[in-house]
Amino acid sequence: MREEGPSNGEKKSDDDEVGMMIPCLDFSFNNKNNNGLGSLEEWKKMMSKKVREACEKHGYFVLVCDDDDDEIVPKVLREKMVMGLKELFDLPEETKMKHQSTTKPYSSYTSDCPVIPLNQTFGVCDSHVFHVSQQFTNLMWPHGNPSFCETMNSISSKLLELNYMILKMIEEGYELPKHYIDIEDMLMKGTVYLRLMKYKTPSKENKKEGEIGLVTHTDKNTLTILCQNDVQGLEVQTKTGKWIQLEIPQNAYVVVVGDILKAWSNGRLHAVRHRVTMKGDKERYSFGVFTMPKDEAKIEVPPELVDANTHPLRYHPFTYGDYIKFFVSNLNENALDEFAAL
Ligand SMILES: O=C(O)CCC(=O)C(=O)O
Ligand SMILES: [Fe+2]
Repeated sequence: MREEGPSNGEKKSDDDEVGMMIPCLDFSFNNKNNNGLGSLEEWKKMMSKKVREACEKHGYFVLVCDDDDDEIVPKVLREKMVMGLKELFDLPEETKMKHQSTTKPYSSYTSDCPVIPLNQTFGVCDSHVFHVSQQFTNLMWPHGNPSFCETMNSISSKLLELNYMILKMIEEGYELPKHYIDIEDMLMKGTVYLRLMKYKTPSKENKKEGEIGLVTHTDKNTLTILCQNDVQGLEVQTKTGKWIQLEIPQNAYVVVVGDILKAWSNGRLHAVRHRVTMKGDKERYSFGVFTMPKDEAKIEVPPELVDANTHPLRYHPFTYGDYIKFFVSNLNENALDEFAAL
């Protein structure tokens, strides 16, 4: 990312092509940037439009906030989380392996996966609930780790609030009639996953060119908010098929549109394909809060987002649980279209 664009909140990458612009939105309302922007309501209205535009055009955006913005995530909390991640992944392999769930998907520790050997991941369901974070940290540190427990729980709550706020902004961005829209019931009030990730450094021969850390995918949930240490590696694919490496500032998060928002919006919102490529000799740590609908939630396009000429209906209604079952049994990257396209 280079210079900030004039007024549209986009940053230019090397290429001038629209798709190559990196959308960057400053969410620091409560501090210096509210000058001249009026009330919180007016700010939200203006931002909702920008959020919707970025999610339609790019399928993600880089969210920047002031270092001391308590409304979003204070800098100290973010730093503590990154330090805590190092401590967690430094635990012996047999300790980390204790975090396994046979009932919930994405809720275990995984490592040594042949297609992504550099990656180690913990999935923790509902870490914004204090006793859940405590159960996790007590399992990893039998004598407890109250500091990491507190950090993990607070940052999950903060990022969940932010995730829900952005979902509401997307809804507002479409100016849908209040009586109809059920984004809250349909897309929120579901499951929340915290994913904690470590990427090992690439082998010697791949240090320069890069080695795959996480394979190309779209997120299968509703909306994701990602954060990382100072090691870059996240890449996104533009609609024209080009890959861009994101340079994410330390006070920033990456907001990613998932398949469910794409389906709900009748394909107006773009679920961006992304991957992680590891270069150099520093380990990468990242974490993300993923929101998912309830398994029984019916994902259905609001009639206002269908237009016979410009946006004919693309997806039939489906339940989230059925979609995930389909994806898990097929592991096909085109899962949404194969499962729900008309
Ligand atoms: O590590 C990252 O920055 C990306 C992670 C990601 O895309 C995912 O977990 O779905
Ligand atoms: Fe992802």
